[in-house]
Amino acid sequence: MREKLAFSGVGFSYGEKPILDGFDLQLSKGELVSLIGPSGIGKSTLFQLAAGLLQPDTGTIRLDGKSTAERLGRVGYMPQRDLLMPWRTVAENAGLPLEIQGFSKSEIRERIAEELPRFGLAEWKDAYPDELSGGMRQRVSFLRALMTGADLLLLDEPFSALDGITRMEMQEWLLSMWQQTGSTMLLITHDIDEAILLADRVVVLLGSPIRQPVELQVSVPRPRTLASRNDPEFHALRGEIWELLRGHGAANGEVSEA
Ligand SMILES: Nc1ncnc2c1ncn2[C@@H]1O[C@H](COP(=O)(O)OP(=O)(O)OP(=O)(O)O)[C@@H](O)[C@H]1O
Repeated sequence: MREKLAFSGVGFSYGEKPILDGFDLQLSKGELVSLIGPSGIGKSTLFQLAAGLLQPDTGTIRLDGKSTAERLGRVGYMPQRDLLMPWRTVAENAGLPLEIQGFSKSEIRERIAEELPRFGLAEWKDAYPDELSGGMRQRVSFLRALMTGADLLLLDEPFSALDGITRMEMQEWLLSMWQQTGSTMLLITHDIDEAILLADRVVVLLGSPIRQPVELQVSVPRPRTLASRNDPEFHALRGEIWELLRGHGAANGEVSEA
């Protein structure tokens, strides 16, 4: 499979505080990988490095095989909180990246109207964010990330603010979107079940600084549904990840075992 993103021997510190040291991570095109680790270990820092908002002190980060500092704008980012602009409608929020790329108002409306049905938002084109449920807002946020045209999406705990049922619906929805779009996705989560359910691989981040992550392949058959949680492999992985995280902050409730 073709390489999409690669960290090779990456070192990064905030002043005297080392976050990464000789860190390697590869993502193939079309892969969905979960990152899990204790709070404060450096997950968001890793995302900022991947997005080009920060540059490594040592080592290289390649995107599409090119070792370039110019990653900004080439990856889509979906934050924990949706950060939708309250004065813009659904179509105007989702269309923001197209506006920045210089598309005309009518082109944007047409393009967004085509996309809204598969996001379950066809009837909500002209609604404002405060008229939407949490799950709907996250779908608008996801559509906006896709509209950057980037086929690497960084999802930073995208469902953490949602209630349990909506969260489960959104997990199934995300899986179907991933299958339809073929995007490469890197997902931060604090929820062990979510990490396993969604991903091809779970990357467990440990240590200060983080050196080599522990990578666990998830071969639970796809398509996965919530019932996949009963799969014996799922169960074994859940135990393995929990053991890895135990004693690394997980005991403080920073990582949830479902
Ligand atoms: N701009 C900064 N300057 C100095 N230290 C920082 C900065 N940003 C983050 N840190 C520190 O670096 C460490 C890693 O932070 P980061 O936000 O990447 O962790 P995280 O794993 O995403 O945490 P959480 O799970 O709580 O969101 C933390 O100790 C944090 O206090």
